[in-house]
Amino acid sequence: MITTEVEARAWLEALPEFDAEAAERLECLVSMLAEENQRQNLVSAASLEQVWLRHIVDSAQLLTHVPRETRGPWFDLGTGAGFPGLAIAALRPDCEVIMVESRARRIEWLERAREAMGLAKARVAGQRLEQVESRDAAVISARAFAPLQKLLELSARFSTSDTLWVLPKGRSAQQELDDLRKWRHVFHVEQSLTDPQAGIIVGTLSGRKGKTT
Ligand SMILES: C[S@@+](CC[C@H](N)C(=O)[O-])C[C@H]1O[C@@H](n2cnc3c(N)ncnc32)[C@H](O)[C@@H]1O
Repeated sequence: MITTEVEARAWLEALPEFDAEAAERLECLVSMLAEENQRQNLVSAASLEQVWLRHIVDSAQLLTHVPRETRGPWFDLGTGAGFPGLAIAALRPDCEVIMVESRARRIEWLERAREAMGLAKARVAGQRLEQVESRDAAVISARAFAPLQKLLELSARFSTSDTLWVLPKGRSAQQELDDLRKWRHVFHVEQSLTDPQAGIIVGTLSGRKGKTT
């Protein structure tokens, strides 16, 4: 388990994706986030004190479940403050990361951070997910976006049999999976590296597109 800022940074440095450019992009994100958080409430002040652990590594750990050759599109739903979308794009700049976010000030923030970080392949879809044009996703992620059942209902139209879902679900991961009426069997829970009680729901929808109820 990673519990301190020092451990978080050491874990990142050991990631195969980590290099000097990735470090620069992540430093840029962390400093811009601290500044922007004084203007709008993106993340809690307490979490900002452990930003490498609570946001950067909490996001980057998803990469350990996604093959490195994946080029996208990687849809991150409700990216908000930038997580996991911007952290993923910082470490996999060749992957087409599409960050879906509906709130105007957050869209503006994400666009500004994306540009400053030099993420040419990443894109902000500044609209409600319900309005985003359907495309086959290679990966779908979402942190603190919606309960699992709702998330599947909203996003199944982006999923093919190969789409990998990686959903950091905090402490409710197993419960949300147990409560799922359908497709429960196609997902499993991976242990979070940043919180002993949190889980990440991982899986594919096994060849199905369409309704989840
Ligand atoms: C609780 S925040 C989580 C932000 C980020 N993923 C994180 O973990 O720090 C949820 C975000 O989803 C966005 N959101 C909620 N419903 C949405 C929708 N239907 N389409 C797009 N974005 C939505 C909100 O504006 C908000 O920024």
